[in-house]
Amino acid sequence: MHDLLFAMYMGGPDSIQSIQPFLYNLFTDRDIINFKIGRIPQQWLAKIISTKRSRKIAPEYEKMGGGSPQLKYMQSLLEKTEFIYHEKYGRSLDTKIGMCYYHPYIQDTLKSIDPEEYDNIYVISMYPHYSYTTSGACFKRFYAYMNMRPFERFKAITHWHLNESYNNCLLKRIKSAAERLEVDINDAYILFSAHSLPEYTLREGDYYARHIDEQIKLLTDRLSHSNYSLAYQSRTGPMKWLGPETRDVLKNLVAKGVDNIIVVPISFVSDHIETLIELDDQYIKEAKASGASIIRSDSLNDSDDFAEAVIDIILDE
Ligand SMILES: C=CC1=C(C)c2cc3[nH]c(cc4nc(cc5[nH]c(cc1n2)c(C)c5CCC(=O)O)C(CCC(=O)O)=C4C)c(C)c3C=C
Ligand SMILES: [Fe+2]
Repeated sequence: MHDLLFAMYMGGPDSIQSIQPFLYNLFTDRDIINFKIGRIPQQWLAKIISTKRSRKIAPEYEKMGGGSPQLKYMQSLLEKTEFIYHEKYGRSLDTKIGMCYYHPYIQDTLKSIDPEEYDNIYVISMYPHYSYTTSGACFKRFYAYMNMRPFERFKAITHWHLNESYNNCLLKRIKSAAERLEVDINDAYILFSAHSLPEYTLREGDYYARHIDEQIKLLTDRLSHSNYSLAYQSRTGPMKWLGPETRDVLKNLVAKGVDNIIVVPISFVSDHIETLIELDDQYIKEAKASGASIIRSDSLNDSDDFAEAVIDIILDE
């Protein structure tokens, strides 16, 4: 009567000193970003970029308390998931975390797991949409480990953007943002903001943009809402990325006189630099300076309803 949930994600720096090694790991991974210059030159470039960028973004991580809140949210969410799973099904659930670019690394956590201890093993990426740059990079590490020490059986959950319980959590946050704006949801403009990807990933057939579109259709159908658009944030570097950019779209909306805007971060489940700093502290603050009412819908973080949704996601057939 003992199950395991192994949850994978990006990972984030846990101190100011760890920003550079985190960024180095990220920029050397040719799945998340491929500079198309060969492996060794990419490592060399990653050293330069990570050193320069870590200095630039250190003040932003300082503002968040000196590190990323990502791991803490994930730990707290999964503790709740263990509790609810036991309450609901009378089975115990162990949860373990493995990250791509910072501790605890996927390979290290996997070493600590004895698959024989478990009846059911669920392996999930905490990115709701599938992209080979994100969930793909997590599962690549998982399967690389499996080649050496295979688990006999496990269930892989690679994407879950259309899961009903998860989308109910988002709908609740969007409606409560409208309440905070003190407008009817039908009178609000919804700007979905997704993390951008380099355009070449689309040409290579990546699913991400399609998954984002599918989820936005589901959410706006459920809200019977037609006053919305999608923009992309967090591009890094000079290559072509998916657009339009969230910052520009917000500015243009406000310039056109659109008011009561709800910004919905669609590709993240918890708060971190992209929501707390880039959206709240930069783009929304800038756009609000003109007097428009703009609000961000809350992230799911370690909320009880999201912990319930995680169980629904792993048990979904
Ligand atoms: C360089 C290429 C990057 C791609 C492609 C990319 C895709 C991508 N990322 C997320 C989610 C997160 N990204 C986060 C931080 C972050 N991402 C990149 C680069 C790429 N991301 C960098 C360099 C950084 C560090 C911050 C910065 O320098 O701007 C995070 C937060 C990490 C943390 O601090 O907790 C998340 C989460 C998605 C969903 C995605 C594409 C689907
Ligand atoms: Fe990112």
